[in-house]
Parts: sequence; C-alpha cells; structure tokens
Amino acid sequence: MVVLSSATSMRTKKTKAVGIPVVDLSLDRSTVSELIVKACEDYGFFKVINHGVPSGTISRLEDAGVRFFDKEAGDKQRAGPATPFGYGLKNIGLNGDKGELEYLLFHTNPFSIAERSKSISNNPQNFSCAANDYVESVRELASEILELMAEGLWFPDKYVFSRLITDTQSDSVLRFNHYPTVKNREPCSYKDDDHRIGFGEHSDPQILTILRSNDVAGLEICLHDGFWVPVPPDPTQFYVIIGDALQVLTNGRFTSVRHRALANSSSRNSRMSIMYFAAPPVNATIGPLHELVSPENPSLYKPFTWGDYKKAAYSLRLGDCRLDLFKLHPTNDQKFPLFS
Ligand SMILES: C=C1C[C@]23C[C@@]1(O)CC[C@H]2[C@@]12CC[C@H](O)[C@@](C)(C(=O)O1)[C@H]2[C@@H]3C(=O)O
Ligand SMILES: O=C(O)CCC(=O)C(=O)O
Ligand SMILES: [Fe+2]
Repeated sequence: MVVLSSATSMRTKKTKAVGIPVVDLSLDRSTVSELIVKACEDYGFFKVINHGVPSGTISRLEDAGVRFFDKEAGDKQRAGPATPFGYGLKNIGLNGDKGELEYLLFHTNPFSIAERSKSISNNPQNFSCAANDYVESVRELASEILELMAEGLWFPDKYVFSRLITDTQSDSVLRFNHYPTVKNREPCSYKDDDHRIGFGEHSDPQILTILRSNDVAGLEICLHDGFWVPVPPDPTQFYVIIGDALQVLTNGRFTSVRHRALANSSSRNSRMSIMYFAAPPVNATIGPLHELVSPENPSLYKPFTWGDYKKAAYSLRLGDCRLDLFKLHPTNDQKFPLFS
C-alpha cells in the first residue's frame, strides 16, 4: 500500500506523483519485513499502520505538549534555553541554525525526564508519566521495526540493530516541535524563494526516528532524484525515518532520508510533531555489519562510536552531510576533510 503525494523538483520546479510506502504491521512477518527493507532502500522513509501504540498514550502526551506551547512566552522560557536539551525558540542547535518554530528536547532517561518536567509543567508528575509511557511504547515499536529489518536482510541475529536502542544506556531523545500558524503577509527571515523554513533540510543522525504529528501538514522528504515530497499528516499513525547510524550499519544499503518541515501552513491550526530519535549508547561502536561487506561491496565507512558521531554532528550545521566525515572512499566533491 502507498500514500499518494505530489513531488516537486528543487531545480526545475516540476512535479510528479509519488507513493510513500505504507507498512501494515498486522500482515504476516515475512511480508512485513520484505516491505520494510524495500521502503528503506527506495526512500529511507515509510508509514506504519496497526502499530500497537495505545491511542491514550499518544493523546496524553499530545495534550501535555499542547498545554505547554499554549503557555505565556515567559513561562515557556523557564524551560530554556535549549543547550541542547530544554525549550528552544527559533534557534535549532548551537551553530546558528534558525527556523520558524519552538521546541522541547529531552534525553529519554526517566531521571532526565523527571528533572525537566519540573520547569515544563505545573503537574510535573503527570508530564513525566505521559512522556515515559510514550517513550516506552515507541521504543517497543522502534525495536520491533529494527527486528523486522534484520529479518528482512536475512541476518542470523535478529536483535543486531534493536539491542542498540533497548540498552539501558541508550542515548535516545524525544522532541516536540511546534510551528506557529503563519498569517499570509507576516514577514519572516527564515525563508528561501518559496518557503518559510520551519525546520531546515537535514538527515537525522540516530538509528531511526518515529515521528507523529497532529493533522497539520509541513513535513517533506527528499527523494534520491532530488524531488521534494510533501508527507500527508496522519495523527493516528507513525512515520519512520532512517537515520545516519543505520545507513552506516547497513553499509549504505539503507539511506538516511533528507527531510525538512515547512511553516507555510495556511491551516488555521499550528503543526505540532513529536519525534522519538532511537540512538545507541554513547560508547557503542557503529560500523558496517560484516554480513553486508564483501569484495563486491567494500566497507564504505570507518567505524566510530556514537559519542564520536554526536560530537561531529553537534559541531556542524543542521544541513551538513555529517557522514562524509567517516567515509572510507571520499569523492572529490566531498565537503569535509576526513577525521584522522
Ligand atoms: C544544528 C544542529 C541541531 C541538531 C544538532 C546539530 O548540530 C546538527 C543535527 C541536529 C539534529 C537533527 C535531528 C534532531 O532533531 C536532533 C535533536 C539531533 O539529534 O540532530 C537535532 C540537533 C538539535 O536540535 O540539537
Ligand atoms: O517537525 C517535523 O515534522 C520534523 C522535524 C524533524 O525533522 C526533526 O526534529 O528532526
Ligand atoms: Fe529530522
């Protein structure tokens, strides 16, 4: 099954119809694992339905997010500035990236969530309960998807990816993005020719991202041929985004999809998205798995720890191609020198 959408080329501004893959997790296991592998190879992105995350778990966290962003500016600032965790307004990361949004970023460790909740909610226990329940459910969903991927790739160890994110030391993070509504003639400095940039073009550094939004559009993914495809919002389902670390683990067989969020919305409502970024522990080694390396497919990346990768990511701008730093066979058009 696919969701039909119309893609636009950045260069020629031409459009074409594209089907974003939809994976029904209630189908038989071997069909699901095949569909997932195909979607990861073709798009690095897909939608999952029949995902098993209880609707109450989703709505409790959604309501908590709405209550926070509805607060007065001064109250929200008490949870900021984001360094990188906390409340951020218009600044993304620490290197000058800007966007038409406000956000909350958390480490998913329950102690960090409990601590942050104090400056976020008048009822911190309620907030941390909602966040912990959500994290637990989407972590389960993410591990199930990673196990299906390993099965689809015929790996003897189906936990080879999932154990990285279920480890108690996992460095996974949770993010809420809120893109305010835009009145037509309102000036905006974060703009290219056609778009107000909510969250600029980038790939996610982690293993994979589980994204959910309310019913306001904005997310777009970039296809291998450079066409941008709008992703129809669906509050009851999740989108899965392949991250850089999974691109390396699969030796480039899966690619981390570049994506962005536009704040052009003509909708009367503002977009709110919630992302779970599934990451390994800081000291875990990330490198191409030997099953995917052969004389015909030599290793494309040198191994690194997740800590090294995060350090590189945080020293660069949002849109930079961080993986180039770890390539074993750099091409001439490469933007950065190799780390020594
Ligand atoms: C500009 C930046 C923000 C970011 C860290 C970085 O230096 C480059 C990667 C960015 C990103 C994108 C995906 C996630 O939203 C995020 C939390 C992540 O892990 O990498 C953000 C970082 C951030 O906002 O701190
Ligand atoms: O808000 C969205 O829809 C996407 C945001 C995103 O890509 C991110 O936070 O990494
Ligand atoms: Fe992202």
